[in-house]
Amino acid sequence: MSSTAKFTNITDVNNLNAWIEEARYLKRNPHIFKKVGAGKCIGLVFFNPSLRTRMSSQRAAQLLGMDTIVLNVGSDGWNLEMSDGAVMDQGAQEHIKDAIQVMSQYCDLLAVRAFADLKNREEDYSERILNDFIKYSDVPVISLESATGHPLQAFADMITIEEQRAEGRRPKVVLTWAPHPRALPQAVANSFVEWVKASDADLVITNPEGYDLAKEVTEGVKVEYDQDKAFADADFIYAKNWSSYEEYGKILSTDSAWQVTSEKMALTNNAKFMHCLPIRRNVVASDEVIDNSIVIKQAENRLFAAAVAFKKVLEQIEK
Ligand SMILES: NCCC[C@H](NC(=O)CCC(=O)O)C(=O)O
Ligand SMILES: NC(=O)OP(=O)(O)O
Repeated sequence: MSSTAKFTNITDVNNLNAWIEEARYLKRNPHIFKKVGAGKCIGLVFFNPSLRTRMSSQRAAQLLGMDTIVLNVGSDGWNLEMSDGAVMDQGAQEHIKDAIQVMSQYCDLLAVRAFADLKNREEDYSERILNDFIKYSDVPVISLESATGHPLQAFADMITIEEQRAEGRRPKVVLTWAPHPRALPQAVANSFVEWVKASDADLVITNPEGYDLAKEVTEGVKVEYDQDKAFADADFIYAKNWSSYEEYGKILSTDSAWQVTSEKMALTNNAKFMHCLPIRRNVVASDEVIDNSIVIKQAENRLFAAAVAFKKVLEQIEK
């Protein structure tokens, strides 16, 4: 029987401020929730590479007293067939619906990373793999970054902004597109926009024309095509590359004028620079910007974001 508890989207967060406060409380008292997950196990399933998500999720589980099992699908498991009704006489030895049901027998939570493949917009935005997990898992599902969202990253980013904002000033947060040599998903940018919208901040998105994110995501948010104008008076600059949503998966620009440099940062209100990492130095942002940024604090907060997200889901199954 599939579970209704999950953490895959901002809609799974009932009170963002309370979640942020709980994460900050855990940061001050890292061993306080040791009993919450005692005797439980989380399965971490990776279809794509990861450093932060992998390590912070395992450590977060330990902080809750939970055991972890990690599966790297590409290198450790059988090749998975994704299509329903397929005649499996080719390379794939196991169907994803069997694999998910089986994995969920061994765990109390099942977490999955499955990026967009950027070939077909409808397919990526239908979240096939994540929704298969939700459908076939007997236990609650957690997103470790899916085709269209990265909620654990966005939660860590909200904690970081709350810690770093000036007292008594509603922060101006700017999400800026930045150049990159490869086509990347919109997932991080989508979630960042959704979570900032749910928080107490002003948001401006700046990107070259042709790079607008999905309308459902950006609804109500100002999009400024002049990066210099967008940076004026900003308190936080959040850089991310994404490939085009409109001309889906395409690289329309690699214009280095969009790289975040110290000259660009000088246009802001002494803004703090943020990025989810990994970052291509001197492509997305200059060494100087990155070395004077809060990106390591963001990465640190991935731990507390993950622990609180796992705890909230565990609490729902106990009800
Ligand atoms: N989990 C954080 C970001 C993951 C991914 N970045 C990347 O694939 C970078 C790869 C590169 O730099 O070639 C993304 O943009 O969604
Ligand atoms: N930011 C982030 O999710 O990093 P990894 O891809 O290394 O997990």
